[in-house]
Amino acid sequence: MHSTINELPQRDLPVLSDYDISPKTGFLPVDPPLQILPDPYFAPWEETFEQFNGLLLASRLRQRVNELPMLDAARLVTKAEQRRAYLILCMLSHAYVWGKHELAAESLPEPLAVPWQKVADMLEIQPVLTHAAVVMWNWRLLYKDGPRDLSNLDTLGTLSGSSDESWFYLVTTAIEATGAPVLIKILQAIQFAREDDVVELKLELEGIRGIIEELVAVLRRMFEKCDPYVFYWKVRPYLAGWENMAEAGLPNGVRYEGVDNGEYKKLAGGSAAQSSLIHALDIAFGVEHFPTGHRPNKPVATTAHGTAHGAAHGTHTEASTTKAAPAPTTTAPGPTNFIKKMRFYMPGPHRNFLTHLTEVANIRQYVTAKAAETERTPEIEKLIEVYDECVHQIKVFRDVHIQMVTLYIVMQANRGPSISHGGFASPAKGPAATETHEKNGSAATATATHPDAKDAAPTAPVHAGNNTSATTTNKGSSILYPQKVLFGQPYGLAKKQEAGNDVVRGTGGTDLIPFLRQSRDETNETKIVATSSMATPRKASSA
Ligand code: HEM
Repeated sequence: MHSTINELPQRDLPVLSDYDISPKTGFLPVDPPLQILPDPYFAPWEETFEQFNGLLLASRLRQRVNELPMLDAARLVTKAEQRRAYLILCMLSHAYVWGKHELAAESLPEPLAVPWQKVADMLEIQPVLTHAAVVMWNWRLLYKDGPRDLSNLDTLGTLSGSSDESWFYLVTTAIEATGAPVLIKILQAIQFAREDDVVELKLELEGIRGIIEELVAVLRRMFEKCDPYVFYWKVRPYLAGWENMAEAGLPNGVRYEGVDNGEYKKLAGGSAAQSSLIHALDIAFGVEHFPTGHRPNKPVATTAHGTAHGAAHGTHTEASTTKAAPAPTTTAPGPTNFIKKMRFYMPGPHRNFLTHLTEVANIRQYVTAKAAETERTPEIEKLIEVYDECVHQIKVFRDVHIQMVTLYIVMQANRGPSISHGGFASPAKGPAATETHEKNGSAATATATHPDAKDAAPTAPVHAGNNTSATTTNKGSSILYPQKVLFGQPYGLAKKQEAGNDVVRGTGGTDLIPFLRQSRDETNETKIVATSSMATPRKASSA
């Protein structure tokens, strides 16, 4: 055995079942998620969830939520029940905060906040909408004995009530299902590397390559039934969390009433960047991600908003440079890279699995060591080739994903809404329109800008609290589209880009395209044999 191999850490390989992972269904639960909480005690949640698209449309969701009784999440016995409750509370809470044509609410009432925090603690996850909630625990099988693929999946809930949103989640659910068998193969590959078995390792990698190819094929299906306009303007705003959201009306995050003395929390929104599957692939193949613009072999890039490093952390966004009232905050810890930061939003067992996997991952190190041997056998040549093909497929996945983000986000942001609708309001000061919002007995005045109102000037937004009664006088608004007063203002994460401003941000405040390109390039650079001018193979020592 090669000496480098002997030096590898020999901690036991993770046992999938120890981490709530199945060899067959991967990070998805073995049984389909519950469609209803069995205990009638939770009927108020179920009934509100059943009606919540209609309540949201009628601008009555907040009212209904404020009428909810305080239920004790401790009565959720099984994991399946906890996941169902978490899904309901995620959707109700995000709908409550962002509203529909309403100002963002900066505090969540106790009947949502307290059980949400409690159930999140039970699942070792954060009380904010996550990939786990909307993708992993939000599906059912149309035919119970049928496959977990796009021919047999439906969602349990959506925020917009649209089939486009269902498709958006289900494609990702199908990716999780398709990728499930890769986990056991990764562990076997690590074992073969430990045993210095080039032939078996190569076979295992061939299997993995095939699975990643399938992931790419499923990813491409997003274009079939998820309309980019609907996604950007109707769905994405609700996926937003409350970190770097000053522009959308939440400079301090959101207060969870009855939790941690009602302190503000700043938490990022849902993103498939929280998919443990993609993290596992990166770890298995030794793909390393660095803060945007901070790559070991590249000069530090700067953006119009400061260093790209800052953008990756969301620390140089317009949001974070806005002067926010100092408030006690609970903020996610800030690891060095956005992708790693997303682990904070995974269910605890899956996050722990990734930590364990990182400790034992040896495939790149092994293949690199073999490649350095003075006499490469044909088997070794083949091994290097297959390893690089696996990495190449992860890179192709990211290529397709970048195309997707360009169509679904960048192009929509540049184009603007087809009618100047405001799903998400952050009014600016000006005489053209004035809204008065009463909260806790005191009145705050906000103004909304009409595009025709020449003398309108932006100001800090106000928030809707529990009491959402408001009087509105929109003198300058369009008769056909009264919501036109909101044109040009950010709607949660959906906003029209100003001409000349090409910085489009992700849920975590990332400067999107540079971040995604770097992630793709870092993947390519992991290859042992470089394949393009962009791709400088990384040094073996950094495996
Ligand atoms: C319409 C479809 C999609 C859009 C618009 C989209 C958008 C985004 C955005 C904006 C980011 C940047 C980080 C953030 O702000 O959250 C991101 C990251 C990411 N997305 Fe997606 N996404 C889509 C579909 C998917 C799917 C189906 C997957 C499959 C698992 C996926 C996996 C990832 C991953 C792994 C990252 C982290 C960056 C990386 O690893 O390169 N996305 N996505």
